[in-house]
Amino acid sequence: MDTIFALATAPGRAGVSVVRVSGPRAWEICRLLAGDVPAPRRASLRRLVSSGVVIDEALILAFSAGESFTGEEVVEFQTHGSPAVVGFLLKTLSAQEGARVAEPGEFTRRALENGRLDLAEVEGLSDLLTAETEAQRRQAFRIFDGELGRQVEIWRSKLLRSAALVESTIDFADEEVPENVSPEVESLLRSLRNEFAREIEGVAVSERLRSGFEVAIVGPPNAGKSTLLNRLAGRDAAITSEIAGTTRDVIEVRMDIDGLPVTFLDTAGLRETEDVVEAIGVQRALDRANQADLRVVLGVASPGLKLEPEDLVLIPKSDLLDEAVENPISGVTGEGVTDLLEQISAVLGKRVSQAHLATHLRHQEALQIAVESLDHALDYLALESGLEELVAETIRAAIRSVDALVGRIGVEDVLGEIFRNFCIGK
Ligand SMILES: Nc1nc2c(ncn2[C@@H]2O[C@H](COP(=O)(O)OP(=O)(O)OP(=O)(O)O)[C@@H](O)[C@H]2O)c(=O)[nH]1
Ligand SMILES: [K+]
Ligand SMILES: [Mg+2]
Repeated sequence: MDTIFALATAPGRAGVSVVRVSGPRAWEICRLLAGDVPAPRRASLRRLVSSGVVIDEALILAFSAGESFTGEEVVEFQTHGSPAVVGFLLKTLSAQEGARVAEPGEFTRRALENGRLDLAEVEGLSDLLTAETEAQRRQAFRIFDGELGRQVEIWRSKLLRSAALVESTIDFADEEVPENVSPEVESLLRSLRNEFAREIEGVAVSERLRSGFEVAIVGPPNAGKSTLLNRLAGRDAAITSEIAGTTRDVIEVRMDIDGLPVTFLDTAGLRETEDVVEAIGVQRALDRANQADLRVVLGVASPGLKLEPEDLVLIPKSDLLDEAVENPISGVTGEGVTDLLEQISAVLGKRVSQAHLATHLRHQEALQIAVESLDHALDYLALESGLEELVAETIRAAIRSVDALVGRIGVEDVLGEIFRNFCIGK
């Protein structure tokens, strides 16, 4: 096993940089550079020396194998955050026998292999490292914190109990008439099946929370869509003009609304048009708006638009109106903008608040297979006698799917996908 090392903090100038070393030679390398290995988990100041030349004065944190992030011997060097210091230290480390630069995510991969993290926790960690908003951080941390793993244990034990109940009738079939366990098994399986189905439903929102919710601004030409987008963005993101049909491409502006990642889409004004290019823009507008998580309609909706009850319909250019209206909006004066943001936050926040544990498509797929297995098991169970073996077997298939959530099996297949987003040093 190689000893791996990498800069764990962002490259470039900084107050402090952390270089992490993990593997069988980590402590030995620390001894060579610093003279000794400080007591584990105690920050200690040392001079790092390379062939008689002082690299830097650094804080050292040592972790013993079994008590580190990776599960291996780990040493972290906290040096002054200069490219020259870090460069010299990395060069010195790469000259050490058995040591090499870590691949992206390799520390975490070792943590997974050594059972320090389960697969879902690794996904949570990946999400945590890329979280930009508060709601994303919260979701990521729950998963990183092992909530899914704990739930899997509960599901697992209920499934095992059902399987054991069914199997008990197989074992005793010849001797005595076993008590009818079907009602208990059926109720256990049915409630689990419904729980899995609810989790599956929640995945779409979790995926959206990770990638960002899309809110499309739509309406007829010249309704003031681009002006509103610019007001929301606080900058001139889109061209505005008094010419109807100004916007053709979909223009995206990413924002943080009360911790929710939201991408506003400014779209072409919706109308019948002879202009070929504008017509393409209108089609794009409809496609993107219909796929968006929420639509903000300025004025009237056009026929091709699929409106949902939660969509927000506003009266544009309210500053030009003589009398007060309901739901006014003006990109010029800013009237209604605060209300609009509050409403968006309320609608999307409500979707997110129904916190689920299954948060990735991978979880959805595993749970989908579990649901199908349980449906089969329930079918066999309903057929009364003789099929106990099949019932037990399908319950075991469900257990395997649930186990896959935390990576008890089939880990290799999904590792590439999960580690794709990791950076070097993690
Ligand atoms: N008084 C007033 N004028 C506005 C408002 N919003 C936009 N305008 C004006 O209306 C015209 C059209 O604005 P845009 O923002 O380009 O409208 P749009 O909906 O993006 O138009 P298209 O991209 O062509 O579909 C411009 O002259 C804007 O200055 C508003 O709230 N009040
Ligand atoms: K316009
Ligand atoms: Mg526009």
